[in-house]
Amino acid sequence: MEFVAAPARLSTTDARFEHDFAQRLHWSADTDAAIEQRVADILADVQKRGDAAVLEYTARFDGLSAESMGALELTQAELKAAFDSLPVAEREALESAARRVRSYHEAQKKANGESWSYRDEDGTLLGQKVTPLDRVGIYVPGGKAAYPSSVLMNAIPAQVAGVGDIIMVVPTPQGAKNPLVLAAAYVAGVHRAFTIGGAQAVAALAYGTATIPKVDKITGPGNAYVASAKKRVFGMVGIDMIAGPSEILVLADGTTPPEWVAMDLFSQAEHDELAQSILLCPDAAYIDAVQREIDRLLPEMPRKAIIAKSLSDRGALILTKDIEEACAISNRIAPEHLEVSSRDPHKWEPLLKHAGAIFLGAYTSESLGDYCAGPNHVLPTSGTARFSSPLGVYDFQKRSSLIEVSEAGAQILGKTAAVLAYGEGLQGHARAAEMRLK
Ligand SMILES: NC(=O)c1ccc[n+]([C@@H]2O[C@H](COP(=O)([O-])OP(=O)(O)OC[C@H]3O[C@@H](n4cnc5c(N)ncnc54)[C@H](O)[C@@H]3O)[C@@H](O)[C@H]2O)c1
Ligand SMILES: N[C@H](CO)Cc1c[nH]c[nH+]1
Ligand SMILES: [Zn+2]
Repeated sequence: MEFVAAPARLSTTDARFEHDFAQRLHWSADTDAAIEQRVADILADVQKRGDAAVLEYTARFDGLSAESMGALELTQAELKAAFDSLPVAEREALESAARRVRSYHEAQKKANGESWSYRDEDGTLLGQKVTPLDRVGIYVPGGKAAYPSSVLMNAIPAQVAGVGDIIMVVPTPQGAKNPLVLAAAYVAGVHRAFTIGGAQAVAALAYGTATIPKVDKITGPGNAYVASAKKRVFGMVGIDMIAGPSEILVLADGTTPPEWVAMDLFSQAEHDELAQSILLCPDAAYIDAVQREIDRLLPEMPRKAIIAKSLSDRGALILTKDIEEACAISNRIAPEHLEVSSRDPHKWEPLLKHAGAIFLGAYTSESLGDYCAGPNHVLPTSGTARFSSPLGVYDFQKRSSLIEVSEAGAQILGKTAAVLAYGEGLQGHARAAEMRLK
């Protein structure tokens, strides 16, 4: 079967640009509503029937039947055995990636993940106490591909933060366990792991079942079902962000070999038919060259069916007036990954405000960030990079304010508080402050 990848060709000088651009960014309302309804039903069912419902959905959606939830738990011995069984090259790659991800997150913790305090002149102490979460659920996707890298990206920052209990869920279609995923769980120090996925796994972690412990927060990426389920359980548990189908935006000045850019667009399109790959460039001839490379390279891609659908349904090659305009459009999209494929990336970087991760220069392929550069690959999608950040140590911590008022401090603060409390009509507050005045 022949596949065709035909991303939309748009130009900002075209009168229809705003309309066509909005169409590309928009999710199909029908797809959205169908997913939302199905997810709502699954969540309600798991809340009501617990393990029995999770077992049923796991059989239906992942083709994995089991007698009991206990049978879907991976033991620590199994995780270690998977690690021991890996070929040396895979073991070393896993350990090397884990080391880099750990170093990055340790630096992040040092920079903004420690408790702090200061004292006023009268001895009053003010500060913030940072504590790790007790128990988190990490979602590792596994429907259309296996993601050992996502095990590292979730579990390592949780470990660095000091989370007591890390529960991993990972769908395992047809029960085929991926040894790299199991080995990554061993390397990253996951405490318990279950081979379940989708909305049913998110529900099990959020509500708790007889077998799956209820967690305080759920992190990790996933498809549209997972993203919708996380959104719906927020409030019952914490969530990190909306990390849905992958996205890449390449902002090119036309100096990078076009086949590099074509393959970078493929790299995110191959995740999911709903993934989105966009090129912004002021050079029409270069855009033509990238399309030629897309046509040339597609037939050799094992996941060409997914790539072709993703690029044709959601992809775009956009001609801009200049790079400044490309930066402005990129800010409107707020992509998960933004590659600045230019000879002069530092000239443009100050103009870029909204993106999950920014990759500077032609040698920084997004895929290096996916696996081993060090920063987290769990990133906000669908424009949520306007207000969300990459997964980090801070997602596995919380903060409590610390206040210790000295006797001298109480004399000053007590008067201020009492005036404001009387102003609010709250006598109890005012008098509690006044009783401490000399
Ligand atoms: N944003 C990020 O940081 C990031 C990182 C890695 C991966 N991703 C994305 O994660 C996603 C992984 O998707 P995936 O599908 O491979 O794995 P997944 O684990 O997210 O989803 C698989 C699960 O989806 C559920 N599902 C599938 N079809 C369903 C249906 N018709 N009805 C109900 N439930 C259904 C099943 O329960 C199945 O277990 C991709 O979209 C990828 O782009 C994002
Ligand atoms: N690009 C994904 C985040 O959108 C992460 C990933 C894992 N493996 C390959 N890619
Ligand atoms: Zn990727």
